[in-house]
Amino acid sequence: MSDLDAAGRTGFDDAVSADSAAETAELAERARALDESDPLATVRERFSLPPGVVYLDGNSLGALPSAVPGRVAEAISREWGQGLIASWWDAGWWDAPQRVGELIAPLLGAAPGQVVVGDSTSVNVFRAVVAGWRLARQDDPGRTEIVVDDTTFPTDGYLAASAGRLLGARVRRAHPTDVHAFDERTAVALMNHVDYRTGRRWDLPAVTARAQQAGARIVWDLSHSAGALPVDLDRHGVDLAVGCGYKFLNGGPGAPSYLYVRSELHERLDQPLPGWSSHAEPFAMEPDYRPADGMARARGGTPEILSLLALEAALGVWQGVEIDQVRVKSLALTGFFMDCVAALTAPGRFRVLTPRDDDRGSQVSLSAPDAAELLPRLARAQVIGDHRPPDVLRFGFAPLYVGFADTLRAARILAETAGGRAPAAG
Ligand SMILES: Cc1ncc(COP(=O)(O)O)c(C=O)c1O
Ligand SMILES: Nc1c(O)cccc1C(=O)C[C@H](N)C(=O)O
Repeated sequence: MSDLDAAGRTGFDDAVSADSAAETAELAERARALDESDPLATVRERFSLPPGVVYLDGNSLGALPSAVPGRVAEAISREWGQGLIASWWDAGWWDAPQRVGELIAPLLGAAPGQVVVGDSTSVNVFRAVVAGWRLARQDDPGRTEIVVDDTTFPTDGYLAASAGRLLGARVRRAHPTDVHAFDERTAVALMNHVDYRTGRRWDLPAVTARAQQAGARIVWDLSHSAGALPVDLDRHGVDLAVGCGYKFLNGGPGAPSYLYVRSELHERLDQPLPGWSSHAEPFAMEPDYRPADGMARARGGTPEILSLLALEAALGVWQGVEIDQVRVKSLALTGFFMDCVAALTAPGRFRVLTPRDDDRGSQVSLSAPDAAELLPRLARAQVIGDHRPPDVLRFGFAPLYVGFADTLRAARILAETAGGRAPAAG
């Protein structure tokens, strides 16, 4: 497997025509100019990435922010080791779910007091769907359906189905663009902002408005959008939202997820997993449940402190970074990658599943029958993407640590791995 040599050439360069060499030089010049004018270029220094690797899987597991290891080590040795149980108060552990929520809120376009962090995304999907169902049925007990995005990441579909069985609700699948998706039967709708497979971004304001006009509550899964593009939950009047802490938020493997509930709904919020830490007076140990005020009522059991503190430290990389700048760079990176793939690979070698216009998140998905075989070959050449069955190669572009030269390099290695401009064998 060849890689770039010291002069930045691949073996593939020798095999291509003079035309393609000129095209490659032009792409290299574009990459250089884009990197030079990138206002986020220095943010990469806040991450620890292995040298030589082009990491295009931050939409699955974000890279390691350099501040995290020291913070976790300190939490273990000083706060846990020395402070012992007093650290729940002295080190601020007890309040971590809300405190970390306040750090995520600006990335979601949420005013303070509406985000709590804890449990996995799957658990919070269940919590949000059942809470949304109960809110809708407080207003109209005749509503009988949960509607789920038919392109959803599987876990959302599984959990909605299970919630449906528990609640006696019918679960119906609908496409995010279906203008007839919601009606007087719909209690709650669960939608993904960005499709995990294709990278398509759905129209959050329009779908939210359609669901609410039908009298339903809406839950958004923001796993593939938050941290990569503006979400503006408050502005669009979203009811509830959830998302992963370990993708574009870089919280680390298994990082806890976040749950957003619009503040006007807090008083009526009746969540289905009301653990003791969501009680009005957790340490009174009362036999009967009384919900806490505000977002504390969306908490569950004992918070996962080490993971929460890792996520909190990871969120430090956003210091001085505006989500609008991130969006501009994300569109430029993904657009540039699509241009590079079009210029460097044989026509028809890959089908681009991700929209060319701005209806996309921060990934590019390519389909090819041999996607599964290409992936490990790319990894051996230090380009890390992922494969989703049956035939999708996904490349995630995390604007905080991916640059344009990286992007060109990944496309050149992809082209070489896939046989360059020559038609695919077999
Ligand atoms: C859109 C979406 N929702 C939910 C999840 C699952 O979250 P978790 O496995 O952390 O519960 C993922 C990824 O695994 C995802 O891509
Ligand atoms: N959560 C993951 C894991 O524990 C291992 C590998 C991948 C993941 C993922 O997050 C998958 C991801 N949600 C996806 O978009 O496919």
